[in-house]
Amino acid sequence: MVDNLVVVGVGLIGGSFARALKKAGAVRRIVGIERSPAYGERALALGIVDEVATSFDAVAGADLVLLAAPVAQTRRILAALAPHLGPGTVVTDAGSTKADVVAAARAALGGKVAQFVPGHPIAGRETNGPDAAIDDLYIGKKFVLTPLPENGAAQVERVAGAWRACGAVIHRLTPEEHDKVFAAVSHLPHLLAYALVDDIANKAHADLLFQYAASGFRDFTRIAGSSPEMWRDISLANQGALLAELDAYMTQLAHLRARLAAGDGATLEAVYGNAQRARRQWIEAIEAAEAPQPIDNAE
Ligand SMILES: NC(=O)c1ccc[n+]([C@@H]2O[C@H](COP(=O)([O-])OP(=O)(O)OC[C@H]3O[C@@H](n4cnc5c(N)ncnc54)[C@H](O)[C@@H]3O)[C@@H](O)[C@H]2O)c1
Ligand SMILES: O=C(O)C(=O)C[C@]1(C(=O)O)C=C[C@@H](O)C=C1
Repeated sequence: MVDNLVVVGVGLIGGSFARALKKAGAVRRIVGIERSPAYGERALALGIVDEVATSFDAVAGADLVLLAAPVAQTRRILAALAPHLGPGTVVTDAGSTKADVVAAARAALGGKVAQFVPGHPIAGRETNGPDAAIDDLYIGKKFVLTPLPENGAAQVERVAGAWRACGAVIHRLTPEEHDKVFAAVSHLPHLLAYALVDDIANKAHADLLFQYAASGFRDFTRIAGSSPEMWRDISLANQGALLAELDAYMTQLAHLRARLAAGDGATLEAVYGNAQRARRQWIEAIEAAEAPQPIDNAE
């Protein structure tokens, strides 16, 4: 049970965390802190938060603080809240990158860094802001903890317990492992989707192309509807790992281009077949993992 929760950034991710905890009866009071006054008022009107605070005084006395703003905001938010951080408060985050967030926490919190437990919910969608927040976003989804050596077991458990109450299954990675994995399966796909839509939008006959684009294009590009600020921050924060994945992908594209130019149908079919098999196996595994589990989801 969280007594006093502060959510910094009450958009899709922070708002869904607040809604899920409220639905589970696992929180008593939620205070929101927002850069956008309109989003703060909206979160209050929607009942996502009980109060909107305009200063970080609200952090004093909180038992849990969730940072759910774009990752480039992490250092300035932590620096602003640090003077108000009492010893009983645990701060966590939902950022999509972890090595930069950990570095920002060390720089901003100094001797209080043990109170920061970094994490990342592996769930989301392409819509943003408080209106996008839903109470079942995290059910059956993974939450990756990347704890610091300084974190105490009780501090880590306070964060893990809150996410379990939202329905999430707890996993652990190091920040470096985390950033390499998500460069490949999240950050690269977003860059590719944005690149394709931008490329088509810039063509002279874009209107004609969009007129006939159908479900294949819609599925491939859904994530290009996501927040440009958030994805700018993620791309730059994970620049090294993202560049490595992009280079590997460009090698694959160059290979496929050469085989296509050569009219090598056998190789194209073999690559497509391998991808189809791998995707089917992944879908089966993910559906089994996300099915309602009768047993508890302890790490
Ligand atoms: N969208 C996803 O699918 C997804 C999934 C997992 C994690 N994340 C991570 O969660 C975080 C939030 O993403 P989101 O999808 O909820 O975005 P969002 O745009 O819906 O919400 C972010 C909120 O933070 C507010 N904000 C920005 N800077 C702030 C500041 N300095 N102080 C206070 N509030 C501030 C914005 O006004 C906005 O309401 C990001 O770090 C993102 O990387 C996103
Ligand atoms: O479903 C989506 O729209 C998402 O982009 C969710 C998604 C992902 O890439 O899978 C995006 C960013 C995250 O940090 C975690 C999840």
